Amino acid sequence: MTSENVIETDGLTKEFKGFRAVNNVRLKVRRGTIHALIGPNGAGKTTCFNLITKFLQPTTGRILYNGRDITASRPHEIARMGLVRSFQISAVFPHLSVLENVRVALQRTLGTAYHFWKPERSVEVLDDRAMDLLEQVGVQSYAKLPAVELPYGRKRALEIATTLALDPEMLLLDEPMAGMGREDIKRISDLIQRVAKDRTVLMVEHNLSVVADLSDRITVLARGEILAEGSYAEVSKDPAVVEAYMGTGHG
Ligand SMILES: Nc1ncnc2c1ncn2[C@@H]1O[C@H](COP(=O)(O)OP(=O)(O)OP(=O)(O)O)[C@@H](O)[C@H]1O
Repeated sequence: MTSENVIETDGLTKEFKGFRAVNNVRLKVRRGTIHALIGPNGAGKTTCFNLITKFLQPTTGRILYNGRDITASRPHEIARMGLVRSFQISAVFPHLSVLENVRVALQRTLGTAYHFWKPERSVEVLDDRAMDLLEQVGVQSYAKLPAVELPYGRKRALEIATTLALDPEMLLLDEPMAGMGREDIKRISDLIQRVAKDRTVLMVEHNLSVVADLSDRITVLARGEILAEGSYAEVSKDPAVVEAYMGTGHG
């Protein structure tokens, strides 16, 4: 393990009733990069992502985060260490306002001790910080709106704001562009690029043009194994990658 890598997996394997969905994966995610996990349908991307975010326990293998073995850790434990998954656990409270959603996320990071300290003034401080985060993701004009009324792309931006409230060192994004139109894709891409300036990002994403635009490094999985790794220009030229995508009619 070198400090160059935030995440390293070694021999990562997940079997479902004898079927190897992820097979002996040795993944390295370099600090400060946007790293994408791609591959044809059924390649094992989601399983791999769920292993790293600790939603699933590996059958064998190890996962290191900043050199620390997190193989047996729980999702909330790694979140506290700065490894935060967005879009699935950062559920938005639909009937709270956009601002309140971010305030709740900020309060969570402060713990209970905070409540004993000048409650009124601290709510203001929190609201200032929450507004900062809303501005960062471009939804400040929706601050008072119930989250449920946000347009879809803006809701995803809010989810990123609630994730940023936890001040993660590394963001794990599960298909950030799923279900989005072109305009939202552009907006969320810009946002990911901005928040990745001082963070590491690992994402599973099906939209290859987004992957090409955003990623510093790409790991291509096929049948549970790493098929290729490198920049988009490198992996997209790789004959094995082309064949794997063609074989599924995905390319
Ligand atoms: N809980 C499970 N039980 C049994 N098999 C599973 C389970 N989860 C995934 N699999 C199988 O493991 C393989 C990899 O699935 P996974 O969802 O990780 O692939 P993926 O690359 O994310 O695919 P997609 O692009 O279609 O989302 C598939 O064959 C899938 O059917």
